[in-house]
Amino acid sequence: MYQIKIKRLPGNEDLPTPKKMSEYASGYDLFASVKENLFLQPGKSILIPTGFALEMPAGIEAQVRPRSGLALKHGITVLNTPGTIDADYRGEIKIILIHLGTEEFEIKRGDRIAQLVFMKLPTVELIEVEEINETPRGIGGFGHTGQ
Ligand SMILES: O=c1ccn([C@H]2C[C@H](O)[C@@H](COP(=O)(O)OP(=O)(O)OP(=O)(O)O)O2)c(=O)[nH]1
Ligand SMILES: [Mg+2]
Repeated sequence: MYQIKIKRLPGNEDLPTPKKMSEYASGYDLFASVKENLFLQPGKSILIPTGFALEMPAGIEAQVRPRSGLALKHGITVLNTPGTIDADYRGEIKIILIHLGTEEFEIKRGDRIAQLVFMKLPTVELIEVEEINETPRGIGGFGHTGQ
């Protein structure tokens, strides 16, 4: 169990704390902290604030992921999915949404527009070398094994 601190930023007293919608949900839904309703046009992207900041222990990251319902029904997804929230980031969590659908999409204050998933990171050391070992796959990739 990791304890993660979440701070409500000023002006967001009306928003719910990011929340899991079922007991074992992977993600905490994030709410749009827009001041007034926005209309996202097809093909456009937008940066949406969430009204919260995090303090996570070293070795944990948070990922900003799309909600599948918005993707399926409206073509709304997270442009940089999964967005990376670094453990040492203290700014507001923001969401880069992109509209891949066909109809204008309205975003209202408090809409659940993405979800935050916490992940454990391995501790690694990157070592630069001259040679890396051989494998049966070698440099084959990008469809090398066929359809
Ligand atoms: O969807 C996102 C992605 C990032 N961030 C914040 C938290 C993260 O720690 C910081 C930097 O993100 P990232 O490393 O992906 O962006 P960068 O372009 O490399 O910026 P930087 O040079 O600040 O690391 O921006 C968000 O709020 N939402
Ligand atoms: Mg970065």
